[in-house]
Amino acid sequence: MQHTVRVEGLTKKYGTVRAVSALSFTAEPGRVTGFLGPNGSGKTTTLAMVLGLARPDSGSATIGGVPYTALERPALTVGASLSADFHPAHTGRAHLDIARRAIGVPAARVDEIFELVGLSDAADRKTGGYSLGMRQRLALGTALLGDPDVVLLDEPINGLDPEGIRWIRVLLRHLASTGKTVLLSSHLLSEVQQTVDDVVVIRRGELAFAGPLAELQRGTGEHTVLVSAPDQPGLAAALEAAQATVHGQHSGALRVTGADPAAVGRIALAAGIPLTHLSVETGELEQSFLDLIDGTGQHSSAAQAAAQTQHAPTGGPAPDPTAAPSEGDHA
Ligand SMILES: Nc1ncnc2c1ncn2[C@@H]1O[C@H](COP(=O)(O)OP(=O)(O)OP(=O)(O)O)[C@@H](O)[C@H]1O
Repeated sequence: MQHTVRVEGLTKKYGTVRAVSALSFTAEPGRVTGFLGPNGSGKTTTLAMVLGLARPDSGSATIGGVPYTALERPALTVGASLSADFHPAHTGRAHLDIARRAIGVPAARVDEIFELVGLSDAADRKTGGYSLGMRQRLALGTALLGDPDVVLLDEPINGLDPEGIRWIRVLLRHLASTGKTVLLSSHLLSEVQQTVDDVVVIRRGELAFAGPLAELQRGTGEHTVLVSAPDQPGLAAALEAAQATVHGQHSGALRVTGADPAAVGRIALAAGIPLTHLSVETGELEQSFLDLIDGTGQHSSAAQAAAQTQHAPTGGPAPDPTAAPSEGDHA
């Protein structure tokens, strides 16, 4: 089943600290949503309220229209990881075995999960000897034990090496391609920008922006798309014929303005040119994000409207998430 995560007017104070303030956004099935904000901006508190672990002062958080605490089989509907801390004297296997008994999934699932998260060789080692990257993999595996429709992850990329980041990106994109709702928090846009479809940015507990990643770019003006193909001259000609402007190359990719990434993809498709790379130039997105979190961004007025936008599920096949998991971040 598909479930939208919906946060509406969520507010939570700790004493005089307003951790979360009138926050509204949705995370949609079939999409990876990045929940972004600096340290202390209220991300963990929000996820805790979605999971029924903290009680909002006002507002609501629902999963498929129902509060977490009212779900019939919560652990099989929502898989969550709020921390990568485990009892250091327990093996990874003992941890997963306890968790899978608690939620009532078969024992065979444990080895499947170790395989999925690339920890099969470390399954019988104590987690006290795991690197942070390995603990992140175990935390993700724990969240996926019940094959949930909704996956909520707090800073899952923190501590992963570049290979680990690539691996988790492929896995999360695969989960979304099967219709799951994936919501992950991060304090770094650069860490997740190649993984997410949508972004929700919060600043001091308040919504600063919600919408598709490409939308974040539009607020600061024209963006530059980086695109490459085996037939680079043919691609450049097709783009220019479609009134886009090609500004030479950067690291082997064409730099294109006058067309957003979707338009560039459509132009290439119409010209029968397969692409090997398509992205938005990093510096501009990062600046847009930094402007938002230091309060100088111009997106606030559009934020609520964007939060209401419904998005079509991402189409297209996903790469095999089990392919070549990294050993690089293992201890
Ligand atoms: N249990 C608590 N008691 C008191 N204050 C809290 C509690 N939990 C969070 N806060 C405060 O609420 C604010 C938001 O914290 P939260 O942990 O949700 O932010 P965050 O965006 O997840 O940050 P980080 O990435 O650093 O974990 C912070 O000012 C924090 O100090």
